[in-house]
Amino acid sequence: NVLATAGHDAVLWARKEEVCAGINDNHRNPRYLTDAVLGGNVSATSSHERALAEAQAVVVVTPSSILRQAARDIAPFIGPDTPIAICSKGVEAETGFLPVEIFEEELGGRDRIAALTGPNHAEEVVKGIASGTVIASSGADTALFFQDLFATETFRTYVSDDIVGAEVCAAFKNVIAIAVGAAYGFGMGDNTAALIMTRGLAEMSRLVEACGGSAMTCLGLAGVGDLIATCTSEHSRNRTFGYRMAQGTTLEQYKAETHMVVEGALACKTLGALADAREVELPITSMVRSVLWEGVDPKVAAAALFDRSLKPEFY
Ligand SMILES: NC(=O)C1=CN([C@@H]2O[C@H](COP(=O)(O)OP(=O)(O)OC[C@H]3O[C@@H](n4cnc5c(N)ncnc54)[C@H](O)[C@@H]3O)[C@@H](O)[C@H]2O)C=CC1
Ligand SMILES: O=C(CO)COP(=O)(O)O
Repeated sequence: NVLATAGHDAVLWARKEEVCAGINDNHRNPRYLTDAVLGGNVSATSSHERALAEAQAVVVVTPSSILRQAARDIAPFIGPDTPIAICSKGVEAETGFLPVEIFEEELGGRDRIAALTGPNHAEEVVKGIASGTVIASSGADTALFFQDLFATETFRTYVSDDIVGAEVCAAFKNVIAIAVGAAYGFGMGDNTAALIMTRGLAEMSRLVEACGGSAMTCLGLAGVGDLIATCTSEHSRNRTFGYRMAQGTTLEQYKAETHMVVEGALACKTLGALADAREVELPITSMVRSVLWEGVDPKVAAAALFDRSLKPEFY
């Protein structure tokens, strides 16, 4: 819808005919953000071939767990230079690949691939509430192309050449939002939230640098910007899940109830694996992983963070 607002024809590929019919006939998605009226220049089809027939660019917005399948699905229908923007936030479980690495491996041409990421809750963006985003690519022309393509009066786009940093930040902030939500769910306070967010940012920047990105990216919209939005917003699924988890809701129960992704639940494992391979310490991420996947009691895990040896803030 942002692209449509910017004056472009946007063709959505959707799995369900019901969704396509709702968008084509009523300009509404009957399953997600159902109150939003989409622009007349948004249409939908369940055929990749039809969706991509005249595509001058591709925007990928699937959950991160199915990015490789998405790349394979579009491969037969796009050219070798078609620009691709990926909005998904996560790391592939089997390989530890970032989204850009998955698409590069499947489709080739790293410089035509961009990551679009930032504090962009869909609930607000679709209403035209002022938001900013980062479009990161190793290809300067690609970043500039998408910067122009997405810019509207209320959606401000910035470019970056640090796609690795942007994608690590995007996956990371979801894990920290689960921890912040859980802290509030256990009755902790705003001091606790600020502590987790700030030390989470330190973890994020250590991993970004170890992966070859720039720590400065963590101070931009992809990093601290999205960290603030996700850790503080009522719209965040990750934060809300953390809160509910503290009150006894399981991941399966939450997903069944909302039919939505909780990217941080997977990212606490995938980022942990990336960090282990690079000998980077991620205490908060490890705590979230141990609670979600190893059955550790959250209060015991939180107490263990305070038991760690005392150290300088920056080292
Ligand atoms: N919702 C938001 O505000 C934002 C989400 N993102 C990222 O975008 C990605 C997608 O998130 P949402 O749309 O919010 O998730 P969602 O959970 O709201 O929707 C997921 C969509 O993927 C579809 N889907 C699920 N499995 C599929 C499969 N096997 N094949 C094809 N489609 C499948 C579902 O039908 C649904 O339309 C995530 O990586 C998320 O982190 C990024 C920025 C903002
Ligand atoms: O990435 C997002 C906002 O920028 C959405 O966050 P959640 O997946 O936690 O809702």
